Amino acid sequence: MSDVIEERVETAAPEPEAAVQVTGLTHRFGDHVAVDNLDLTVRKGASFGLLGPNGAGKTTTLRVLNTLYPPQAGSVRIFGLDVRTQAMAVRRMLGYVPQQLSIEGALTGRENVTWFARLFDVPRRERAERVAEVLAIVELTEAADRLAGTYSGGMVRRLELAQALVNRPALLVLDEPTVGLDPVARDSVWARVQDMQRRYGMTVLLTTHYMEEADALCDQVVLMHHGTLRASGTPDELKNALGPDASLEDVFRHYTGESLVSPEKGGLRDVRSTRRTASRMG
Ligand SMILES: Nc1ncnc2c1ncn2[C@@H]1O[C@H](COP(=O)(O)OP(=O)(O)OP(=O)(O)O)[C@@H](O)[C@H]1O
Repeated sequence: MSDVIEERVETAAPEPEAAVQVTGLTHRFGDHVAVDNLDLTVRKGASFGLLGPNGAGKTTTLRVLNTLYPPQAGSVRIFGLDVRTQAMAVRRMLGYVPQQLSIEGALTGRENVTWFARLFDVPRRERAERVAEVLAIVELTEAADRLAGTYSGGMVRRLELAQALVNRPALLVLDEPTVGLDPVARDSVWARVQDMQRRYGMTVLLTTHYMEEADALCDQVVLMHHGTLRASGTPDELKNALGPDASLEDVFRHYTGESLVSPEKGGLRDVRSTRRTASRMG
């Protein structure tokens, strides 16, 4: 009898709500299909990596998720909220670090983050404290009152993280967060993201070209190519399916027939332009 009751209780428990649920998402630019009937589920608290070469459709997907593009076909839910009909509520749940640099070099670090706090309606009386809190998390307290135009590339990226975190998002979306950074700056950005994830249980969704980064930091990855999903699983599942010594780079080559060029070796148009912008920022 008690078994029956236990079974009933289990059956009655609601499915845990996903952080991101994408079903049949298609996005076209004119005749070009950038995202083609994509299905994705990101569970709450996951560190989820969206991998793919230039033009795979990663940024377009992120832009639909963060409500910049309305979905043309299919559905996208963020913590159960529909991006089409509940866009404002979705935006309040999200922190977004775009691929292009998004800071104002003529303002100080603190002013940049304060501007975001105002955009996201952080209550006026809490603003200064919240801005100071996120600047401390990204270790920019000492540099906070310097012009952001004097920051190094790594500091700029950390400042952008602070901007994205100031509204305490449940979902942090990062488009190539460490591209163009040297390994030390990259590690520092990642340490900050992991710290935030531990402290606040955030879900993190990122795109990256760094295979070792995806391997080390993502507990779930999907590979996209020409707008479609080619493979998904944990990094270990994907590697083990190919063989004992396979790397994530091998997995990528296997499913797409292409190689993910490491930014250090060149070949990524956007990386170079990001770097040029970063060097202009100082
Ligand atoms: N605004 C746009 N107008 C027309 N075509 C676009 C637009 N944005 C993206 N595309 C095209 O859609 C496809 C997917 O682009 P997307 O930027 O989503 O790829 P990605 O995987 O993020 O690549 P990258 O790493 O270069 O950012 C590409 O072929 C791209 O040229």
